[in-house]
Amino acid sequence: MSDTFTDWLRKRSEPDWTAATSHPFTDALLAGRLPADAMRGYLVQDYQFVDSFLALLGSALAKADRYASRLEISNSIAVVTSSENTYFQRAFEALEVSAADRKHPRLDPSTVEFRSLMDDTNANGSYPDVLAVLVVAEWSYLEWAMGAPERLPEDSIAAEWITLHNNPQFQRWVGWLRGELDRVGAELDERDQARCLRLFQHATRCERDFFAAHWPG
Ligand SMILES: Cc1ncc(C[n+]2csc(CCO)c2C)c(N)n1
Repeated sequence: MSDTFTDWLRKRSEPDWTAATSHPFTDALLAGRLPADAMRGYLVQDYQFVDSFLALLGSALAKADRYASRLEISNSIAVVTSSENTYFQRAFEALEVSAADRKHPRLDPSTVEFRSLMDDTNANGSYPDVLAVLVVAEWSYLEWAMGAPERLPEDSIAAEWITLHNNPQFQRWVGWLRGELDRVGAELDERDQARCLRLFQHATRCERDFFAAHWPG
């Protein structure tokens, strides 16, 4: 069977892709043995990531070439701003994150780099460019979360973070997103495909660095 555009992007992003989707951080999270300090630090930084991510979804919404695509993207925006947002608020309560760290934590270099990539792509990228960065952020999360054991961690903060990223609705969304990039990517000339690849590779490196920054091992 011939590879799709997103299969090609992923293969060309090794070894970072595999490092980002089977990281010691996610292995420990799935096994219920991630130290609370690591989870707290990670979620504090991730919350700062989510704002730029949401803006990037808005960029995809604006740049999409058809109404049906805008409907799919707006559905996903609703998820990020509802269930995902309430998760962070509950997790911050449970992990006793201070008001200052919820609002204006000192940003880790890995957060700064990922935000710059999303903000630059938002400002300057085409629809396929924006999709390339979104696909990495969503597909890589689906991939590690699909490795969940049957018995989830007893800690509800960990368990919920896993199910947010492997539930059937999320699987469907990632499938749609990949199919969308496969569709618009097939129309691109070689130069523009190479641009998507560079963004995909950069985003994959950012995912890997983000976990590494919060892994105490
Ligand atoms: C560093 C980092 N990369 C990707 C995600 C994944 N993610 C971001 S927002 C969202 C909801 C989209 O529907 C998902 C799955 C993350 N949380 N943190």
